[in-house]
Amino acid sequence: MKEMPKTYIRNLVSRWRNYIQNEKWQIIVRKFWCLPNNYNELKSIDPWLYKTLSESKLIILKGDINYQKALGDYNRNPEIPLSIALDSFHLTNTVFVRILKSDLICGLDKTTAKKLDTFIRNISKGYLGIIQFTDKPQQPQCLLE
Ligand SMILES: O=P(O)(O)OC[C@@]1(O)O[C@H](CO)[C@@H](O)[C@@H]1O
Repeated sequence: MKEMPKTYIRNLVSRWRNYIQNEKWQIIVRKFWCLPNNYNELKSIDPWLYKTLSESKLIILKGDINYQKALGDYNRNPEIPLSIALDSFHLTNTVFVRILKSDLICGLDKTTAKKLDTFIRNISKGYLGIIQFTDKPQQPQCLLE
């Protein structure tokens, strides 16, 4: 982002502000975000939030801790697709914006996953950032119709 021309950033920020003002984007303040529970417990702890997120077109989650909670804090094989690692928290299209502070990560291709040892050495320094997207899971098809 440092390399990007400032006007580009300014335009981007103003577009995002408009999304919030026009309620295209909504920031949801909820007690659940600060609880120690993983996101697979969301449905039972805060059914309203679960329903609201499920009905959204896109969820944008920021921060390393949210990534950890969404993956159930399991350090899985980094090549496992994010959609599978998310398990019961894959409610809709989801974007994670994160500076890595923990070594858990999924959804990497083979080549990137092989470089993981080098990455991990840099994690605690906060040098690595990642934006990951996973699209809405397919509805199960009814085969009996
Ligand atoms: O990227 P940031 O905003 O500096 O930190 C994000 C964050 O989720 O990462 C840490 C957990 O790994 C938390 O202490 C913190 O809230």
